Amino acid sequence: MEKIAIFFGSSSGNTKEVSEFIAKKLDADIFDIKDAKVADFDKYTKFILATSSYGFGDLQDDWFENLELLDEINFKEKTVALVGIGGLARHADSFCSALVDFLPKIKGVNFIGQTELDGYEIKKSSAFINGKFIGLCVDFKGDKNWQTRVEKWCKSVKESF
Ligand SMILES: Cc1cc2nc3c(=O)[nH]c(=O)nc-3n(C[C@H](O)[C@H](O)[C@H](O)COP(=O)(O)O)c2cc1C
Repeated sequence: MEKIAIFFGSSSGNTKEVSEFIAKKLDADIFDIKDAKVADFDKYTKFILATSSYGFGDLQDDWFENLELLDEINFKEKTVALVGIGGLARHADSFCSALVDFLPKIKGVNFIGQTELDGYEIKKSSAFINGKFIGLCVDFKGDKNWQTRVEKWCKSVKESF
């Protein structure tokens, strides 16, 4: 099976840790968006884009600075899943909201990996659309069972990739 590429942005290492965990489960290649080039994307047809949220649901800094890179990628007939890392305790009103910033960049892709709330009590999130998160959302610090959540998601997307 063709490999999946995970592109992540992470300020304090949490999204990196989750991305590495996913990479192990899905045997995926992994890239820090800080150093990523268009050529890195060009080798793949299956992608996971992972970011934490800062400010009030803004993209992690390295993603923010490199988001325009995605305009140069031909996502036609490619498959994409999103992963958001956030903090429910302090940010229940913008939980993983940054994920939504990816949507205009990946129009027309085979979009997979949407998830249920699955016990998370959010107040508001731009990443929660039509009763579902648009990707996997992880409360890294507040959810001691995050690995189980991520593992379950990996199993579910494996079929669709
Ligand atoms: C100043 C600040 C703002 C934050 N804003 C949000 C937010 O709007 N939504 C959210 O879900 N998490 C928010 N968080 C939590 C981070 O996304 C969370 O700590 C995450 O695990 C950081 O991951 P990283 O180390 O990969 O960057 C914020 C954290 C800080 C320090």
